[in-house]
Amino acid sequence: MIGRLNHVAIAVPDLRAASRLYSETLGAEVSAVTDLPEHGVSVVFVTLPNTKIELMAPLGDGSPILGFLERNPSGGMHHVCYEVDDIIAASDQLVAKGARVLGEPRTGAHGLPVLFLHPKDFHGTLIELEEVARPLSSSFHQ
Ligand SMILES: CC[C@@H](C(=O)O)C(=O)SCCNC(=O)CCNC(=O)[C@H](O)C(C)(C)COP(=O)(O)OP(=O)(O)OC[C@H]1O[C@@H](n2cnc3c(N)ncnc32)[C@H](O)[C@@H]1OP(=O)(O)O
Ligand SMILES: [Co+2]
Repeated sequence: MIGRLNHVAIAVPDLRAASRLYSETLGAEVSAVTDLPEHGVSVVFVTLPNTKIELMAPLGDGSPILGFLERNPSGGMHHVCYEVDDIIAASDQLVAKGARVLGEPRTGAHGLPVLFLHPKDFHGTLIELEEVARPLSSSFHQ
C-alpha cells in the first residue's frame, strides 16, 4: 500500500530559527514560510536529494501540535509521511484492519489529499499518508 517516503516532519518552537539552522548550519535548501491555518501549522520544507524535511510550528490556539510541543519544548520528530496511490482505498483497508484513521482526507501542504493514522497503532509514530498521482506513462509500464 505505502510507497515512497515523502517527508519527515519535525515540530519546532521557533520556525525562523529552525530554518536558519537548516540553511546556514546544515547548508540545505529551505523554502519560504507558508501558513496553513486549516492545519494549524506554519511550515517550511527542506529539500534533500532523496526526500524532504517538514519543519513546522503551531499556528493558532487549536493547533494539533501544541500538545506535542508542550511535552517536547525544544521540538522533536513529529510524523513520517508515506505516499499512496489512492487515499480512500488506503483508508478503507486500514480501517478494516483496525487502525484508527484521524478524520477525513484534507488538502495538505503540497495541494494533495492527506490523512493521519494514530501513533498508538503504529509503534508510537504518527503517520501521514499523501495521495500522489502517478504519471500516466508510469502506470502504462506497470
Ligand atoms: C502541513 C500540512 C500537512 C502536510 O501536508 O504535511 C501536515 O503535516 S499537518 C501536521 C499537523 N497535523 C497533525 O498532526 C494532524 C494529526 N494529528 C492529530 O490529530 C493529533 O496531533 C494527535 C495525533 C491525535 C495527537 O494529539 P495530542 O493532543 O497531541 O495528543 P494526545 O494527548 O491525544 O496523545 C495521545 C497519545 O499519543 C502520543 N502522541 C501524540 N502525538 C504524537 C506524535 N506526533 N508522535 C508520537 N506519539 C504522539 C501522546 O504522547 C500520547 O501518548 P500517551 O501519553 O502515552 O497516552
Ligand atoms: Co506532514
